[in-house]
Amino acid sequence: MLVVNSSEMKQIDLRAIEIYRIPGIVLMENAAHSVFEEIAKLNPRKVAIVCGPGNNGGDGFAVARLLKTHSYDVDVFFCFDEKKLKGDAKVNYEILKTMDFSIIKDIEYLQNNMINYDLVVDALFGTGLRGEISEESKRIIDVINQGRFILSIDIPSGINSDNGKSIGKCVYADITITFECKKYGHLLGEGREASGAVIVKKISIPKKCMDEQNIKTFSCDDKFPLSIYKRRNFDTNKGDFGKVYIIGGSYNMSGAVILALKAAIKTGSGLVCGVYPESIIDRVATQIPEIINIPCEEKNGFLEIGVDMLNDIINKADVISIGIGMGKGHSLLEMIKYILYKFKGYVVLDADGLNNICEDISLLNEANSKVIITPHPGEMSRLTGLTVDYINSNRVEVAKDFANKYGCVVLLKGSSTVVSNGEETYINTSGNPGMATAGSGDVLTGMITSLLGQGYGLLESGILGSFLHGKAGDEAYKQYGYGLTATDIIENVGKFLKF
Ligand SMILES: NC(=O)C1=CN([C@@H]2O[C@H](COP(=O)(O)OP(=O)(O)OC[C@H]3O[C@@H](n4cnc5c(N)ncnc54)[C@H](OP(=O)(O)O)[C@@H]3O)[C@@H](O)[C@H]2O)[C@@H](O)CC1
Ligand SMILES: Nc1ncnc2c1ncn2[C@@H]1O[C@H](COP(=O)(O)OP(=O)(O)O)[C@@H](O)[C@H]1O
Ligand SMILES: [K+]
Repeated sequence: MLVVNSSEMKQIDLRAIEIYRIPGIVLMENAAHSVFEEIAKLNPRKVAIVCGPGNNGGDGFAVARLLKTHSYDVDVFFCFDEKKLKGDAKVNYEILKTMDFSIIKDIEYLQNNMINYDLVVDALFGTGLRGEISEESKRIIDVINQGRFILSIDIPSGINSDNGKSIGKCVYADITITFECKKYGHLLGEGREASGAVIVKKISIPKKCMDEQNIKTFSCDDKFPLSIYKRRNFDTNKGDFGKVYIIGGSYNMSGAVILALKAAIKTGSGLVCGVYPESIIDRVATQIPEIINIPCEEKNGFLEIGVDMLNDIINKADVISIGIGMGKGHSLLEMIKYILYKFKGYVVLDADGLNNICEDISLLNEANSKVIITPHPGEMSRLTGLTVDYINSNRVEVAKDFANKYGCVVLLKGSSTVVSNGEETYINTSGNPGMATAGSGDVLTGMITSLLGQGYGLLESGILGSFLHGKAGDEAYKQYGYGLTATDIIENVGKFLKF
Protein backbone atom coordinates (compact mmCIF):
# COMPACT_ATOMS: atom_id res chain seq x y z
CA MET A 1 0.00 0.00 0.00
CA LEU A 2 1.19 3.51 -0.85
CA VAL A 3 2.49 5.77 1.90
CA VAL A 4 2.79 9.55 1.55
CA ASN A 5 4.00 12.54 3.53
CA SER A 6 1.87 15.60 4.12
CA SER A 7 3.28 17.56 1.21
CA GLU A 8 2.66 14.70 -1.25
CA MET A 9 -0.92 14.36 0.03
CA LYS A 10 -1.41 18.08 -0.38
CA GLN A 11 -0.16 17.95 -3.96
CA ILE A 12 -2.49 15.03 -4.71
CA ASP A 13 -5.43 16.94 -3.22
CA LEU A 14 -4.51 20.08 -5.15
CA ARG A 15 -4.23 18.19 -8.42
CA ALA A 16 -7.59 16.53 -7.78
CA ILE A 17 -9.13 19.94 -7.22
CA GLU A 18 -7.39 21.98 -9.90
CA ILE A 19 -6.77 19.51 -12.73
CA TYR A 20 -9.46 16.90 -12.15
CA ARG A 21 -11.99 19.59 -11.22
CA ILE A 22 -13.24 17.86 -8.07
CA PRO A 23 -14.19 20.66 -5.67
CA GLY A 24 -12.47 20.51 -2.28
CA ILE A 25 -15.85 20.50 -0.59
CA VAL A 26 -16.71 17.27 -2.44
CA LEU A 27 -13.49 15.67 -1.19
CA MET A 28 -14.35 16.81 2.32
CA GLU A 29 -17.88 15.44 1.99
CA ASN A 30 -16.53 12.09 0.77
CA ALA A 31 -14.06 12.04 3.64
CA ALA A 32 -16.88 12.77 6.07
CA HIS A 33 -19.07 10.05 4.53
CA SER A 34 -16.32 7.49 4.90
CA VAL A 35 -15.90 8.41 8.57
CA PHE A 36 -19.65 8.36 9.06
CA GLU A 37 -19.81 4.81 7.64
CA GLU A 38 -17.27 3.59 10.17
CA ILE A 39 -19.00 5.38 13.05
CA ALA A 40 -22.32 3.82 12.06
CA LYS A 41 -20.70 0.38 12.41
CA LEU A 42 -19.82 1.25 16.02
CA ASN A 43 -23.45 2.19 16.68
CA PRO A 44 -22.70 4.76 19.40
CA ARG A 45 -25.35 6.13 21.73
CA LYS A 46 -23.80 9.59 22.03
CA VAL A 47 -20.89 11.09 20.11
CA ALA A 48 -18.59 14.03 20.90
CA ILE A 49 -16.73 15.53 17.94
CA VAL A 50 -13.80 17.75 18.85
CA CYS A 51 -12.97 20.03 15.92
CA GLY A 52 -9.92 22.14 15.14
CA PRO A 53 -9.52 25.30 13.08
CA GLY A 54 -8.41 23.72 9.75
CA ASN A 55 -9.82 21.23 7.25
CA ASN A 56 -9.47 18.37 9.73
CA GLY A 57 -11.98 20.27 11.84
CA GLY A 58 -14.00 20.79 8.64
CA ASP A 59 -14.21 17.00 8.25
CA GLY A 60 -15.44 16.87 11.85
CA PHE A 61 -18.20 19.44 11.23
CA ALA A 62 -19.38 17.51 8.17
CA VAL A 63 -19.38 14.20 10.09
CA ALA A 64 -21.45 15.87 12.82
CA ARG A 65 -24.04 16.95 10.23
CA LEU A 66 -24.22 13.44 8.72
CA LEU A 67 -24.65 11.87 12.14
CA LYS A 68 -27.37 14.34 13.08
CA THR A 69 -29.29 13.81 9.84
CA HIS A 70 -29.19 10.08 10.61
CA SER A 71 -30.64 10.77 14.09
CA TYR A 72 -27.52 10.12 16.11
CA ASP A 73 -27.06 12.07 19.33
CA VAL A 74 -24.01 14.23 18.67
CA ASP A 75 -22.30 17.26 20.21
CA VAL A 76 -19.62 19.37 18.55
CA PHE A 77 -16.78 20.95 20.53
CA PHE A 78 -14.97 23.85 18.91
CA CYS A 79 -12.69 25.83 21.22
CA PHE A 80 -11.14 28.22 18.69
CA ASP A 81 -12.08 31.64 17.38
CA GLU A 82 -14.56 31.05 14.56
CA LYS A 83 -12.87 33.88 12.62
CA LYS A 84 -9.96 31.49 12.08
CA LEU A 85 -12.15 29.21 9.96
CA LYS A 86 -11.92 29.48 6.21
CA GLY A 87 -12.80 27.68 2.98
CA ASP A 88 -14.54 24.32 3.15
CA ALA A 89 -14.22 24.07 6.92
CA LYS A 90 -16.02 27.38 7.28
CA VAL A 91 -18.79 26.25 4.90
CA ASN A 92 -19.40 23.15 7.00
CA TYR A 93 -19.34 25.16 10.20
CA GLU A 94 -21.89 27.62 8.78
CA ILE A 95 -24.16 24.72 7.80
CA LEU A 96 -24.09 23.42 11.36
CA LYS A 97 -25.12 26.82 12.64
CA THR A 98 -28.23 26.71 10.46
CA MET A 99 -29.16 23.34 11.99
CA ASP A 100 -29.56 24.48 15.60
CA PHE A 101 -26.48 22.55 16.54
CA SER A 102 -25.11 23.10 20.00
CA ILE A 103 -21.49 23.96 19.30
CA ILE A 104 -19.80 23.82 22.68
CA LYS A 105 -16.78 26.07 23.20
CA ASP A 106 -15.83 24.82 26.62
CA ILE A 107 -13.71 21.64 26.61
CA GLU A 108 -14.27 21.35 30.38
CA TYR A 109 -17.86 20.47 29.54
CA LEU A 110 -16.64 17.39 27.69
CA GLN A 111 -14.31 16.54 30.55
CA ASN A 112 -17.12 16.82 33.11
CA ASN A 113 -19.65 14.89 31.05
CA MET A 114 -17.35 12.30 29.47
CA ILE A 115 -19.35 9.50 31.05
CA ASN A 116 -22.24 10.29 28.68
CA TYR A 117 -20.25 9.86 25.47
CA ASP A 118 -19.35 6.42 24.22
CA LEU A 119 -17.41 7.77 21.23
CA VAL A 120 -15.07 10.76 20.98
CA VAL A 121 -14.07 11.81 17.46
CA ASP A 122 -10.75 13.60 17.19
CA ALA A 123 -10.95 16.17 14.38
CA LEU A 124 -8.56 18.62 16.00
CA PHE A 125 -5.50 18.57 13.74
CA GLY A 126 -4.64 16.54 10.67
CA THR A 127 -1.83 16.71 8.17
CA GLY A 128 -1.58 20.50 8.52
CA LEU A 129 -0.15 20.41 12.03
CA ARG A 130 3.12 22.35 12.29
CA GLY A 131 5.55 23.33 15.05
CA GLU A 132 4.75 23.22 18.75
CA ILE A 133 1.25 23.00 20.14
CA SER A 134 -0.09 25.45 22.67
CA GLU A 135 -0.95 24.57 26.27
CA GLU A 136 -4.60 25.07 25.36
CA SER A 137 -4.41 22.50 22.55
CA LYS A 138 -2.56 20.11 24.85
CA ARG A 139 -5.42 20.46 27.32
CA ILE A 140 -7.93 19.57 24.57
CA ILE A 141 -5.84 16.51 23.65
CA ASP A 142 -5.77 15.44 27.30
CA VAL A 143 -9.54 15.58 27.43
CA ILE A 144 -9.97 13.65 24.15
CA ASN A 145 -7.69 10.98 25.57
CA GLN A 146 -10.14 10.42 28.40
CA GLY A 147 -12.72 9.16 25.89
CA ARG A 148 -13.95 5.59 26.21
CA PHE A 149 -13.47 4.95 22.49
CA ILE A 150 -11.53 7.38 20.34
CA LEU A 151 -11.67 7.69 16.57
CA SER A 152 -9.15 10.02 14.93
CA ILE A 153 -9.88 11.58 11.58
CA ASP A 154 -6.92 11.26 9.22
CA ILE A 155 -4.20 11.13 11.90
CA PRO A 156 -4.21 11.35 15.70
CA SER A 157 -3.93 15.02 16.63
CA GLY A 158 -0.47 15.92 17.83
CA ILE A 159 1.28 13.40 15.58
CA ASN A 160 3.52 14.79 12.87
CA SER A 161 2.26 13.04 9.74
CA ASP A 162 5.74 13.06 8.18
CA ASN A 163 7.64 11.17 10.86
CA GLY A 164 5.21 9.93 13.50
CA LYS A 165 6.71 12.06 16.23
CA SER A 166 4.41 13.49 18.86
CA ILE A 167 4.81 17.24 18.92
CA GLY A 168 4.37 17.77 22.63
CA LYS A 169 1.25 15.72 23.20
CA CYS A 170 -0.91 13.49 21.05
CA VAL A 171 -4.22 11.68 20.91
CA TYR A 172 -4.08 7.90 21.35
CA ALA A 173 -6.82 6.61 19.08
CA ASP A 174 -8.52 3.23 18.97
CA ILE A 175 -9.04 3.65 15.26
CA THR A 176 -7.91 6.17 12.70
CA ILE A 177 -9.75 6.73 9.44
CA THR A 178 -7.44 8.13 6.80
CA PHE A 179 -7.98 8.99 3.17
CA GLU A 180 -6.64 7.42 -0.04
CA CYS A 181 -3.34 6.20 1.44
CA LYS A 182 -1.46 5.89 4.70
CA LYS A 183 0.75 8.71 5.91
CA TYR A 184 4.28 8.15 7.28
CA GLY A 185 2.96 9.20 10.69
CA HIS A 186 0.71 6.11 10.89
CA LEU A 187 3.71 3.79 10.59
CA LEU A 188 6.63 5.51 12.28
CA GLY A 189 7.55 6.59 15.79
CA GLU A 190 4.84 7.26 18.34
CA GLY A 191 2.29 7.62 15.55
CA ARG A 192 2.28 3.88 14.99
CA GLU A 193 0.92 3.25 18.47
CA ALA A 194 -1.18 6.43 18.64
CA SER A 195 -3.06 5.57 15.43
CA GLY A 196 -4.58 2.32 16.70
CA ALA A 197 -6.10 0.37 13.81
CA VAL A 198 -5.73 2.39 10.62
CA ILE A 199 -8.54 2.20 8.05
CA VAL A 200 -7.87 3.69 4.62
CA LYS A 201 -10.91 5.01 2.76
CA LYS A 202 -11.27 6.24 -0.80
CA ILE A 203 -12.55 9.79 -1.25
CA SER A 204 -12.91 9.67 -5.06
CA ILE A 205 -9.46 10.91 -6.04
CA PRO A 206 -8.88 9.41 -9.53
CA LYS A 207 -6.23 6.69 -9.77
CA LYS A 208 -4.48 8.68 -12.47
CA CYS A 209 -4.16 11.61 -10.10
CA MET A 210 -2.52 9.27 -7.53
CA ASP A 211 -0.27 7.68 -10.17
CA GLU A 212 0.97 11.08 -11.31
CA GLN A 213 2.44 11.66 -7.88
CA ASN A 214 4.79 8.74 -8.64
CA ILE A 215 4.91 7.55 -5.06
CA LYS A 216 7.60 4.97 -4.37
CA THR A 217 7.11 4.41 -0.64
CA PHE A 218 5.03 1.44 0.47
CA SER A 219 3.84 -0.17 3.67
CA CYS A 220 4.16 -3.92 4.15
CA ASP A 221 0.95 -5.75 4.90
CA ASP A 222 0.45 -9.47 5.25
CA LYS A 223 -0.32 -10.14 1.63
CA PHE A 224 2.45 -8.19 0.00
CA PRO A 225 5.71 -9.45 1.46
CA LEU A 226 4.43 -13.01 1.81
CA SER A 227 3.49 -13.01 -1.87
CA ILE A 228 7.21 -12.64 -2.63
CA TYR A 229 7.86 -16.02 -1.00
CA LYS A 230 8.06 -18.82 -3.56
CA ARG A 231 6.83 -22.38 -3.31
CA ARG A 232 9.57 -24.97 -3.88
CA ASN A 233 9.49 -27.63 -6.53
CA PHE A 234 9.36 -31.18 -5.22
CA ASP A 235 12.47 -32.08 -7.14
CA THR A 236 15.03 -29.98 -5.29
CA ASN A 237 18.19 -30.57 -3.31
CA LYS A 238 20.14 -28.63 -0.74
CA GLY A 239 22.34 -27.05 -3.38
CA ASP A 240 19.38 -25.28 -4.93
CA PHE A 241 19.07 -22.77 -2.12
CA GLY A 242 22.47 -21.18 -2.26
CA LYS A 243 25.69 -21.62 -0.38
CA VAL A 244 25.86 -18.95 2.28
CA TYR A 245 28.81 -17.98 4.45
CA ILE A 246 28.50 -16.14 7.72
CA ILE A 247 31.81 -14.62 8.79
CA GLY A 248 31.92 -13.35 12.35
CA GLY A 249 32.40 -14.11 16.01
CA SER A 250 35.32 -13.50 18.34
CA TYR A 251 36.57 -15.22 21.49
CA ASN A 252 34.39 -13.06 23.74
CA MET A 253 31.45 -12.88 21.37
CA SER A 254 30.33 -16.24 20.06
CA GLY A 255 26.57 -16.04 20.72
CA ALA A 256 25.81 -13.57 17.96
CA VAL A 257 27.30 -15.68 15.19
CA ILE A 258 25.59 -18.81 16.58
CA LEU A 259 22.23 -17.03 16.39
CA ALA A 260 22.81 -15.82 12.83
CA LEU A 261 23.88 -19.29 11.69
CA LYS A 262 20.87 -20.92 13.32
CA ALA A 263 18.56 -18.32 11.81
CA ALA A 264 19.98 -18.97 8.34
CA ILE A 265 19.37 -22.72 8.66
CA LYS A 266 15.88 -22.18 10.07
CA THR A 267 14.98 -19.78 7.25
CA GLY A 268 15.47 -22.56 4.76
CA SER A 269 19.10 -22.53 3.62
CA GLY A 270 20.50 -25.84 2.46
CA LEU A 271 24.19 -25.08 2.94
CA VAL A 272 25.31 -22.69 5.66
CA CYS A 273 28.99 -22.22 6.42
CA GLY A 274 30.17 -20.61 9.63
CA VAL A 275 33.52 -18.85 9.40
CA TYR A 276 34.74 -17.91 12.89
CA PRO A 277 37.87 -17.99 15.11
CA GLU A 278 39.00 -21.54 15.82
CA SER A 279 38.97 -20.95 19.59
CA ILE A 280 35.15 -20.89 19.61
CA ILE A 281 34.61 -24.06 17.58
CA ASP A 282 33.44 -26.04 20.61
CA ARG A 283 30.81 -23.45 21.37
CA VAL A 284 29.56 -23.06 17.80
CA ALA A 285 29.74 -26.62 16.49
CA THR A 286 27.97 -28.13 19.48
CA GLN A 287 25.12 -25.68 19.15
CA ILE A 288 24.45 -26.19 15.45
CA PRO A 289 25.23 -29.59 14.01
CA GLU A 290 23.63 -28.63 10.69
CA ILE A 291 26.26 -26.13 9.56
CA ILE A 292 29.62 -26.53 7.85
CA ASN A 293 32.31 -25.29 10.22
CA ILE A 294 35.23 -23.28 8.91
CA PRO A 295 37.33 -22.43 11.97
CA CYS A 296 39.98 -19.81 11.14
CA GLU A 297 43.22 -18.42 12.43
CA GLU A 298 42.88 -15.69 14.97
CA LYS A 299 44.88 -13.03 16.77
CA ASN A 300 43.93 -12.08 20.34
CA GLY A 301 40.59 -13.80 19.83
CA PHE A 302 39.76 -11.94 16.58
CA LEU A 303 39.56 -13.43 13.10
CA GLU A 304 42.66 -13.37 10.87
CA ILE A 305 41.59 -15.06 7.66
CA GLY A 306 44.40 -15.72 5.19
CA VAL A 307 44.11 -14.74 1.52
CA ASP A 308 43.88 -18.35 0.36
CA MET A 309 40.91 -19.03 2.56
CA LEU A 310 39.26 -15.75 1.58
CA ASN A 311 39.68 -16.63 -2.10
CA ASP A 312 38.22 -20.06 -1.46
CA ILE A 313 35.17 -18.51 0.22
CA ILE A 314 34.77 -15.96 -2.56
CA ASN A 315 34.89 -18.70 -5.19
CA LYS A 316 32.32 -20.91 -3.51
CA ALA A 317 29.87 -18.50 -1.92
CA ASP A 318 26.59 -17.14 -3.24
CA VAL A 319 26.19 -14.89 -0.23
CA ILE A 320 28.64 -13.67 2.39
CA SER A 321 27.52 -12.06 5.62
CA ILE A 322 30.26 -10.15 7.43
CA GLY A 323 30.43 -8.53 10.78
CA ILE A 324 28.42 -10.21 13.52
CA GLY A 325 30.35 -10.27 16.81
CA MET A 326 33.57 -9.86 14.86
CA GLY A 327 35.14 -6.87 16.62
CA LYS A 328 36.95 -3.91 15.12
CA GLY A 329 40.45 -3.56 13.79
CA HIS A 330 42.62 -2.67 10.81
CA SER A 331 43.01 -6.24 9.52
CA LEU A 332 39.24 -6.79 9.77
CA LEU A 333 38.62 -3.66 7.69
CA GLU A 334 41.13 -4.93 5.13
CA MET A 335 39.31 -8.27 4.99
CA ILE A 336 35.96 -6.54 4.37
CA LYS A 337 37.54 -4.41 1.64
CA TYR A 338 39.04 -7.47 -0.02
CA ILE A 339 35.68 -9.25 -0.07
CA LEU A 340 33.81 -6.20 -1.36
CA TYR A 341 36.25 -5.75 -4.25
CA LYS A 342 36.70 -9.41 -5.22
CA PHE A 343 33.30 -10.94 -4.57
CA LYS A 344 30.56 -10.31 -7.13
CA GLY A 345 27.74 -11.99 -5.21
CA TYR A 346 25.60 -10.71 -2.36
CA VAL A 347 27.12 -9.29 0.82
CA VAL A 348 25.23 -8.57 4.05
CA LEU A 349 27.06 -6.02 6.19
CA ASP A 350 25.90 -5.77 9.78
CA ALA A 351 27.14 -4.82 13.24
CA ASP A 352 30.97 -4.76 13.28
CA GLY A 353 30.94 -5.08 9.51
CA LEU A 354 29.46 -1.57 9.59
CA ASN A 355 31.50 -0.32 12.53
CA ASN A 356 34.67 -1.24 10.65
CA ILE A 357 33.75 0.51 7.42
CA CYS A 358 32.87 3.78 9.22
CA GLU A 359 36.52 4.73 8.75
CA ASP A 360 36.34 4.34 4.99
CA ILE A 361 32.73 4.39 3.95
CA SER A 362 33.51 5.28 0.32
CA LEU A 363 34.58 1.67 -0.19
CA LEU A 364 30.89 0.91 -0.62
CA ASN A 365 30.96 2.89 -3.86
CA GLU A 366 33.92 0.92 -5.11
CA ALA A 367 32.46 -2.46 -4.16
CA ASN A 368 31.84 -5.11 -6.79
CA SER A 369 29.59 -7.04 -4.45
CA LYS A 370 25.86 -6.39 -4.27
CA VAL A 371 25.50 -5.03 -0.76
CA ILE A 372 22.74 -4.77 1.81
CA ILE A 373 23.54 -3.01 5.07
CA THR A 374 21.38 -3.59 8.15
CA PRO A 375 22.19 -0.86 10.68
CA HIS A 376 20.24 0.05 13.80
CA PRO A 377 20.00 3.83 14.34
CA GLY A 378 23.21 3.85 16.44
CA GLU A 379 25.17 2.16 13.65
CA MET A 380 23.58 4.47 11.08
CA SER A 381 24.67 7.41 13.20
CA ARG A 382 28.28 6.18 13.16
CA LEU A 383 28.10 5.65 9.40
CA THR A 384 26.63 9.05 8.56
CA GLY A 385 27.59 11.37 11.41
CA LEU A 386 23.89 12.19 11.84
CA THR A 387 22.40 12.06 15.33
CA VAL A 388 20.19 9.14 16.33
CA ASP A 389 17.36 11.60 16.95
CA TYR A 390 17.69 13.04 13.45
CA ILE A 391 17.78 9.54 11.96
CA ASN A 392 14.65 8.51 13.84
CA SER A 393 12.86 11.71 12.79
CA ASN A 394 13.75 11.15 9.13
CA ARG A 395 13.96 7.38 8.79
CA VAL A 396 12.67 7.15 5.24
CA GLU A 397 14.82 9.98 3.87
CA VAL A 398 17.96 8.81 5.69
CA ALA A 399 17.66 5.23 4.40
CA LYS A 400 16.82 6.39 0.89
CA ASP A 401 19.62 8.96 0.69
CA PHE A 402 22.23 6.53 1.97
CA ALA A 403 21.12 3.87 -0.51
CA ASN A 404 21.37 6.37 -3.35
CA LYS A 405 24.71 7.77 -2.28
CA TYR A 406 26.44 4.45 -1.72
CA GLY A 407 24.65 2.22 -4.24
CA CYS A 408 23.43 -0.38 -1.76
CA VAL A 409 20.19 -1.51 -0.15
CA VAL A 410 19.68 -0.06 3.32
CA LEU A 411 17.65 -1.81 5.98
CA LEU A 412 17.32 0.66 8.85
CA LYS A 413 16.21 -1.29 11.92
CA GLY A 414 13.87 -0.09 14.63
CA SER A 415 10.28 -0.51 15.74
CA SER A 416 9.32 0.29 12.14
CA THR A 417 12.05 -1.00 9.85
CA VAL A 418 12.67 0.93 6.64
CA VAL A 419 14.11 -0.86 3.60
CA SER A 420 15.23 1.18 0.59
CA ASN A 421 17.22 0.77 -2.59
CA GLY A 422 17.17 4.52 -3.11
CA GLU A 423 14.25 4.38 -5.46
CA GLU A 424 11.65 2.23 -3.73
CA THR A 425 11.19 2.32 0.01
CA TYR A 426 9.21 -0.10 2.21
CA ILE A 427 8.12 0.41 5.81
CA ASN A 428 7.67 -2.77 7.83
CA THR A 429 5.54 -2.76 10.97
CA SER A 430 5.43 -6.43 11.92
CA GLY A 431 7.17 -7.10 15.23
CA ASN A 432 6.81 -5.91 18.80
CA PRO A 433 8.80 -4.28 21.61
CA GLY A 434 9.71 -7.72 23.02
CA MET A 435 12.12 -7.94 20.09
CA ALA A 436 14.26 -5.20 21.57
CA THR A 437 16.42 -7.97 23.04
CA ALA A 438 20.04 -8.95 22.58
CA GLY A 439 20.63 -11.01 19.46
CA SER A 440 17.41 -10.10 17.72
CA GLY A 441 19.30 -8.20 15.01
CA ASP A 442 21.73 -11.12 14.55
CA VAL A 443 18.75 -13.34 13.79
CA LEU A 444 17.56 -10.87 11.14
CA THR A 445 20.99 -10.92 9.50
CA GLY A 446 20.95 -14.71 9.35
CA MET A 447 17.49 -14.65 7.82
CA ILE A 448 18.38 -12.10 5.15
CA THR A 449 21.57 -14.00 4.30
CA SER A 450 19.49 -17.14 3.86
CA LEU A 451 16.87 -15.45 1.66
CA LEU A 452 19.55 -14.01 -0.62
CA GLY A 453 20.96 -17.50 -1.02
CA GLN A 454 17.52 -18.81 -1.94
CA GLY A 455 17.35 -16.49 -4.91
CA TYR A 456 15.55 -13.43 -3.61
CA GLY A 457 17.08 -10.10 -4.62
CA LEU A 458 18.60 -7.52 -2.28
CA LEU A 459 15.46 -5.45 -1.86
CA GLU A 460 13.16 -8.49 -1.76
CA SER A 461 15.29 -10.16 0.92
CA GLY A 462 15.29 -7.00 3.00
CA ILE A 463 11.51 -6.59 2.77
CA LEU A 464 10.68 -10.27 3.24
CA GLY A 465 13.35 -10.75 5.91
CA SER A 466 12.21 -7.86 8.07
CA PHE A 467 8.56 -8.85 7.67
CA LEU A 468 9.16 -12.53 8.56
CA HIS A 469 11.44 -11.54 11.44
CA GLY A 470 8.65 -9.36 12.86
CA LYS A 471 6.00 -12.05 12.32
CA ALA A 472 8.16 -14.68 14.02
CA GLY A 473 8.70 -12.19 16.86
CA ASP A 474 4.94 -11.68 17.11
CA GLU A 475 4.43 -15.44 17.38
CA ALA A 476 7.14 -15.60 20.06
CA TYR A 477 5.37 -12.77 21.88
CA LYS A 478 2.19 -14.86 22.03
CA GLN A 479 4.13 -17.54 23.88
CA TYR A 480 6.55 -15.58 26.02
CA GLY A 481 5.42 -11.95 26.06
CA TYR A 482 8.21 -9.48 26.63
CA GLY A 483 10.31 -12.37 27.92
CA LEU A 484 10.83 -13.55 24.34
CA THR A 485 14.40 -14.22 23.27
CA ALA A 486 16.25 -14.13 19.96
CA THR A 487 16.15 -17.95 19.97
CA ASP A 488 12.34 -17.85 20.27
CA ILE A 489 12.22 -15.68 17.13
CA ILE A 490 14.28 -18.30 15.27
CA GLU A 491 12.01 -21.11 16.46
CA ASN A 492 8.96 -19.38 14.99
CA VAL A 493 10.26 -18.41 11.56
CA GLY A 494 9.35 -21.73 9.94
CA LYS A 495 5.64 -21.20 10.62
CA PHE A 496 5.58 -18.63 7.83
CA LEU A 497 7.68 -20.57 5.35
CA LYS A 498 5.04 -23.01 4.17
CA PHE A 499 2.13 -23.14 1.79
N1 LIG B 1 -6.92 18.82 1.28
C1 LIG B 1 -8.03 18.13 0.98
O1 LIG B 1 -8.51 18.19 -0.12
C2 LIG B 1 -8.66 17.32 1.99
C3 LIG B 1 -8.24 17.37 3.29
N2 LIG B 1 -8.90 16.79 4.25
C4 LIG B 1 -8.63 17.04 5.65
O2 LIG B 1 -7.86 18.19 5.78
C5 LIG B 1 -6.82 17.97 6.70
C6 LIG B 1 -5.70 18.90 6.46
O3 LIG B 1 -6.25 20.16 6.62
P1 LIG B 1 -5.38 21.46 6.83
O4 LIG B 1 -4.31 21.51 5.82
O5 LIG B 1 -6.31 22.60 6.88
O6 LIG B 1 -4.69 21.20 8.22
P2 LIG B 1 -5.23 20.76 9.67
O7 LIG B 1 -4.61 19.48 9.97
O8 LIG B 1 -6.68 20.88 9.82
O9 LIG B 1 -4.52 21.83 10.61
C7 LIG B 1 -4.41 23.15 10.20
C8 LIG B 1 -5.03 24.04 11.25
O10 LIG B 1 -4.40 23.80 12.48
C9 LIG B 1 -3.68 24.95 12.88
N3 LIG B 1 -2.39 24.51 13.41
C10 LIG B 1 -1.36 23.96 12.76
N4 LIG B 1 -0.37 23.66 13.58
C11 LIG B 1 -0.79 24.05 14.81
C12 LIG B 1 -0.21 24.01 16.08
N5 LIG B 1 1.03 23.50 16.28
N6 LIG B 1 -0.90 24.46 17.15
C13 LIG B 1 -2.14 24.99 16.97
N7 LIG B 1 -2.74 25.08 15.76
C14 LIG B 1 -2.09 24.61 14.70
C15 LIG B 1 -3.54 25.81 11.66
O11 LIG B 1 -3.47 27.13 12.08
P3 LIG B 1 -2.52 28.18 11.29
O12 LIG B 1 -1.14 27.56 11.30
O13 LIG B 1 -3.09 28.28 9.95
O14 LIG B 1 -2.62 29.40 12.12
C16 LIG B 1 -4.81 25.47 10.91
O15 LIG B 1 -5.88 26.23 11.40
C17 LIG B 1 -6.48 16.53 6.52
O16 LIG B 1 -5.80 16.00 7.62
C18 LIG B 1 -7.86 15.93 6.31
O17 LIG B 1 -8.45 15.66 7.57
C19 LIG B 1 -10.08 16.01 3.95
O18 LIG B 1 -11.15 16.90 4.07
C20 LIG B 1 -10.04 15.43 2.57
C21 LIG B 1 -9.78 16.47 1.55
N1 LIG C 1 10.00 -2.14 19.47
C1 LIG C 1 10.28 -2.95 18.44
N2 LIG C 1 9.31 -3.36 17.60
C2 LIG C 1 9.61 -4.16 16.56
N3 LIG C 1 10.86 -4.62 16.27
C3 LIG C 1 11.85 -4.23 17.07
C4 LIG C 1 11.63 -3.38 18.18
N4 LIG C 1 12.83 -3.16 18.78
C5 LIG C 1 13.74 -3.84 18.07
N5 LIG C 1 13.16 -4.49 17.05
C6 LIG C 1 13.85 -5.29 16.04
O1 LIG C 1 14.79 -6.13 16.69
C7 LIG C 1 16.06 -6.10 16.02
C8 LIG C 1 17.12 -5.53 16.95
O2 LIG C 1 18.34 -5.47 16.27
P1 LIG C 1 19.66 -4.87 16.90
O3 LIG C 1 19.37 -3.51 17.45
O4 LIG C 1 20.73 -5.00 15.90
O5 LIG C 1 19.92 -5.83 18.13
P2 LIG C 1 21.12 -6.80 18.45
O6 LIG C 1 22.37 -6.05 18.09
O7 LIG C 1 21.03 -7.07 19.91
O8 LIG C 1 20.95 -8.02 17.66
C9 LIG C 1 15.83 -5.28 14.77
O9 LIG C 1 15.48 -6.10 13.69
C10 LIG C 1 14.67 -4.37 15.14
O10 LIG C 1 13.97 -3.94 14.00
K1 LIG D 1 -7.15 14.28 13.84
